Amino acid sequence: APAGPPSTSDSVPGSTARPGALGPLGPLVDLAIQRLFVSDQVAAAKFGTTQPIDDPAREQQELNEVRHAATELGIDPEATAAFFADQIAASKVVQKGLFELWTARPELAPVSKPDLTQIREELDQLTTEILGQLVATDRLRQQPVACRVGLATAAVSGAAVNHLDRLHRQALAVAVRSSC
Ligand SMILES: C=C(O[C@@H]1C=C(C(=O)O)C=C[C@H]1O)C(=O)O
Repeated sequence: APAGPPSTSDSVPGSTARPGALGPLGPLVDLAIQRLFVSDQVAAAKFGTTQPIDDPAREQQELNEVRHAATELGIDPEATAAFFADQIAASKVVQKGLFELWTARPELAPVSKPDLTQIREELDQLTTEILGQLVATDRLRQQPVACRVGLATAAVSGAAVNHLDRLHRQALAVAVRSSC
């Protein structure tokens, strides 16, 4: 076959895929980290508006949806809802941390406001992907020792490859606390 022009990613070894967290729980932890980055956008959308960080109605709607989806997918609905409750708690750690930072140092506050409706669609998309990983890792997550080792591996490597700062590392710890 004729060789096409080399693409940038082909010419740089190892750069064809985004680096991710390691091990069998890597994809799940990567999704939790992506959700934390979307939470930066949520904070930017809400900061300086009357929209509160806590939106209990939206949270309840999300938790009801994942409970229902879990039942359809054949995984435990309460454990699944608990996992997502932790994703929500982690998002609020990020939002509160960024609100404090931007209040103390307004020059660091975002200049443009993303659309919260669109960001929530991104969160809904991540929910679907996270549910898929909860299914894929369901058996492993019921083996306490293997799960803990896999989780530590994924969390440490994921925090490193994504260059998580202190705030996002704290939030990640909340996000993964009920994985096993
Ligand atoms: C992300 C938001 O902020 C909070 C966190 C939520 C979440 O992580 O899903 C949901 C509702 C809010 O309490 C939001 O308002 O959409």
